[in-house]
Amino acid sequence: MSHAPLLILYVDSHQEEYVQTLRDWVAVESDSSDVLKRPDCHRMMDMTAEKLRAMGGKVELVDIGVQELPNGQTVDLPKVVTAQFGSDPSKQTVCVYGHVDVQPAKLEDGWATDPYNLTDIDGNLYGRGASDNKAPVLAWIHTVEAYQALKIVCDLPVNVKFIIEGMEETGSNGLDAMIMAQRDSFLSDVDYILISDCGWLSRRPALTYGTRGNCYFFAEVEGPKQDLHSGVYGGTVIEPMTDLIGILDTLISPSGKILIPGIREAVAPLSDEEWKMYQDIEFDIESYKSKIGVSQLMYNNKVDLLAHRWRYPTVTVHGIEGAFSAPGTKTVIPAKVIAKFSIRQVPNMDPAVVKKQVTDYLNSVFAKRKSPNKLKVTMVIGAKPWLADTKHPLYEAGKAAVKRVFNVEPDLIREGGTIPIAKTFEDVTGKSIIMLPIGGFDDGLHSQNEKMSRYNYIEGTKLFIAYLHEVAHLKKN
Ligand SMILES: CC(C)C[C@H](NC(=O)CN)C(=O)O
Repeated sequence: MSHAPLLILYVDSHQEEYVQTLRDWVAVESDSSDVLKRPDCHRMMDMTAEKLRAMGGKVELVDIGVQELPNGQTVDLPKVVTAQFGSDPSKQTVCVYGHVDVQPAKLEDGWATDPYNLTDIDGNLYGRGASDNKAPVLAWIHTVEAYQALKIVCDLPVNVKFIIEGMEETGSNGLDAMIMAQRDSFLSDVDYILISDCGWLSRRPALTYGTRGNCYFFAEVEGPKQDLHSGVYGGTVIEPMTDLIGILDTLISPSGKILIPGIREAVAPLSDEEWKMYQDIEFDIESYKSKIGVSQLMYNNKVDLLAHRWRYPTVTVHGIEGAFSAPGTKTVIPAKVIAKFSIRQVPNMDPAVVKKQVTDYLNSVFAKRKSPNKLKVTMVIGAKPWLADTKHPLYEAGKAAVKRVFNVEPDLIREGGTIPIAKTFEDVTGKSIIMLPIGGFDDGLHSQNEKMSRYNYIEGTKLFIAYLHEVAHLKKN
């Protein structure tokens, strides 16, 4: 890659501009889970399209329909941005997928800085969505910009397409249908799919070859027709919250064993090869504990810990809507409470089967309580897990690019989180995916004080530049 020094110089000399663009993007509160923020999500998609258009891309904002809300109303889904740079049939064509919506964030959640004002502290860029997934999307865009700027000496080595969405954080609503609809058009000439929506395991760069899926449930228990005074009515009514907590407590044991019949039986067994891979990864349990501020974990050895983070299912209770949660001491009996919990599922689990297993189980547990209250269980996200073959040439290209930029061998890792569209991409197009993370291990995704380090943002852009060069040299199918 004889033009590498020029490209590196270009990236280094444009880093202030890159940070400013990230600041502009983080300033948009594109929280896809809050319908009141939907105008911001639409604006975010327009800004993304505008950026790609200004670079001369062939850009479309694809209408993917509406979202049905629990109250029966509908709201427009953010349009999906597609873009294309280059259409040379002699070159490989890659499709970069990413998202520009974010998880909710409020200063009062415990952020040290305004989550929507990107703040640089000691080389870390704090802001909601900085790492998940705005900076990685921008790093891919800067990659194309850098090649365009140096076109006279080094043309874009592959054709690059983008699919950028605005509903990933709520399960990629509407995207499956769009991918299917575009299979024989926009996606027809795509050779490989590249995703950078995850992070490293440590300070060592990584290539990701698996993600868990996510089955997200609402369990609603409804009792009296309105909230009640617990002094006046407590002891006489069967409380919805007590019922709800009771059934939630039957999902998983204190030691992390999932108690829903059929779930554990479906999980693909850990192979010797996998065990060996996990064993060979450098991972410090003590620094993991101190990073998240806990004194004890579910498992004390590296292999069990990594396996339960990446390739075994888990249940998490996220919250209870309708519960009293403000500061203070309101003595209320909530009339209706809705628990939100999800199951991160793995090969060979199937979301449709999980839905039935969970619904049947909770209904049977609830029936035993002989409560007059009503239970309603719904699955609102059913995203599948994804697993790649690390022997695929895409991973060899990834190793070469990491070596070139960081001068180390990457970790080969799985991700405990979910990229809902990954499996669909693969199933619909028949093309292979690589996940090429640039997020740091301590970026605080979905949490307070999310950040992207300047180092990862800038060196990550260089990694993508090197990666496209490597992909260009793969044998064309
Ligand atoms: C289905 C989930 C909401 C998807 C979400 N994805 C990511 O965070 C990836 N950036 C997750 O919680 O895993």
